[in-house]
Amino acid sequence: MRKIHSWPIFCQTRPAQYIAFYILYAISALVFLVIEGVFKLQFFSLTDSRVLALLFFIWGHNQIALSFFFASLFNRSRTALVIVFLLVLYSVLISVSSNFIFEVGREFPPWFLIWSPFAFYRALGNLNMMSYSPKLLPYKMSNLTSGDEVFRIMIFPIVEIPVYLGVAAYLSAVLPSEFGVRRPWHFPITEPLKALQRSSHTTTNGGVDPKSEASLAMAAAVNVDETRFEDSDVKAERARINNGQFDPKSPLIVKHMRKVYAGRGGAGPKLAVKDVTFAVEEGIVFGLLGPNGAGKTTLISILTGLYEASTDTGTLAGFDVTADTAEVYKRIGICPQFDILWDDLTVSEHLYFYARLKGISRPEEREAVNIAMANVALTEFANRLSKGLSGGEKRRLSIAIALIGSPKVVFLDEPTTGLDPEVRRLIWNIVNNAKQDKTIVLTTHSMEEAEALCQRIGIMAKGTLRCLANPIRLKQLYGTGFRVYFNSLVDDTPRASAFVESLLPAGWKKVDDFATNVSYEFPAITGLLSNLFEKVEQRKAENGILDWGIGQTTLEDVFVSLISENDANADAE
Ligand SMILES: Nc1ncnc2c1ncn2[C@@H]1O[C@H](COP(=O)(O)OP(=O)(O)OP(=O)(O)O)[C@@H](O)[C@H]1O
Repeated sequence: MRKIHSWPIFCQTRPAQYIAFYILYAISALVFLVIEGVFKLQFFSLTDSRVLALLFFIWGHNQIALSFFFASLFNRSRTALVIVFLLVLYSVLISVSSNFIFEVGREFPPWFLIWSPFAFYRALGNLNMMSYSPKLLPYKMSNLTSGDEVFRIMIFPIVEIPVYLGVAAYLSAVLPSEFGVRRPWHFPITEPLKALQRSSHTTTNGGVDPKSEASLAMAAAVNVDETRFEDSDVKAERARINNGQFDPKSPLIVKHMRKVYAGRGGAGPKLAVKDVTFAVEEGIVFGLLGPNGAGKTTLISILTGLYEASTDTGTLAGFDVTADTAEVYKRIGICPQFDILWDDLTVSEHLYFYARLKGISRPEEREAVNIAMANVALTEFANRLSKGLSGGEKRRLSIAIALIGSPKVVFLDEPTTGLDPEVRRLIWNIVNNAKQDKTIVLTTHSMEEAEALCQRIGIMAKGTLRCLANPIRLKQLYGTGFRVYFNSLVDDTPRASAFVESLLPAGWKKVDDFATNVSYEFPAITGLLSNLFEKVEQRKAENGILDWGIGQTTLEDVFVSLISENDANADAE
């Protein structure tokens, strides 16, 4: 059993796990009882079957609750399994020996019964002895009265069931783990109190607790060193958020988010996200771009409750990302970079599963599933197992999972990586149609995709949000206007470069120099293009140019120039 550390997921998935485990247990207990009945063992044939049924009924519940308790202590399910197996094995051995010491009729120490395997085996020992011993009568239902040892033995495991489950739920919420937001040890008291306070206050910011607003304001003291590579748009965005000049209904508000990782392999702590602050309005696809290691996944993992931030973080659909995770989970959809699907579940079964996880009510779930399938054109595959889907169909199913229940914020992590151009365009259409009443956060390494889908783009590098604007403004700010490129034979490249450079206006920049391909950016100047075109065409052969062209600056050019420049600066930190 895998440890699930996140409290809301614990609460939502454990009842289903509990029932599934109990059904498995009931089947195995029934098989066991039937086999014993077939062999007509005295213990089973003489002991009142209602007593046996009651004992096994209680034992099953107790053992599942106990296994939940142990699973909450260990990160690895295998460790929990081995420990529980050893504990039960030794308990049987100890119980068998203790039955020799404390024969039926002798007082069994009550503290012994606290450990439920001891209690269960003691009860079995008692019933067994009474069915065999010529001096005793087999156990009947009428014997089960207060004062009787079997009765007393049954009480202990019954009382323990809610205790084990309660402790398991508590430990799952407060123990540290790699994933999920850890709750403070006092959360069973403080969270209901906070919820009470919230419901009795009128708030000014989409339901945000004023207390957490105050604490966010305190965190507004920005570390100048951390933010020196931000451009003026990013700084203006921080000021906008600090001053409350944003639509309070914005589904995504990130405030002063910082994340410090403990160092890996002896290295010092790593500041992976540096005071990132922005808000995204409804109906917007927000592109989060950046090179590997920029901090995008960390930022998204904090917003989706997978990692804990090192400071306050902000709100999602009006709920505090760290404090109201249960509410946040109901309002987000996530399409991870790699499809997380079950081979043996059909398309519709996946969607029903996630519909229930998101708390969609039973009468509404069929419609929600149908809409989700229709949105991604998978209706005709409703009953197909996911292992029978192509890569593109699996991706569409993952997107449908993210979109089911119309969440306020959807995170799409590289949704089209590895897909053919046709499927990519299909997915772009899906994303574009889905954005109406929500915010979509898209991470991608494809500038073409960002340009096609995003109304706002933030480019991160080394934990800092470097720029934040719409694609056109980014090109105006960081693109120099036009680009000229050529290729030549290796020996001719210096000559060809010198020739092209002599024709370019002041302010040109070499942006690419790879093998025999060279490209430059240059500012747009009236009349320049026709002159450049004419001269290069006339003299390209004598300067060793095999092929050449002129184009406008793309988002890719912006990305390359911005990141290489700033990363060089940041490296010098
Ligand atoms: N658990 C961790 N412990 C320590 N450092 C980490 C941890 N996870 C990530 N980092 C570091 O934090 C930085 C940001 O990583 P992150 O995964 O957020 O980047 P990213 O922008 O998502 O990169 P990619 O595009 O490659 O997925 C990196 O330098 C990474 O090495």
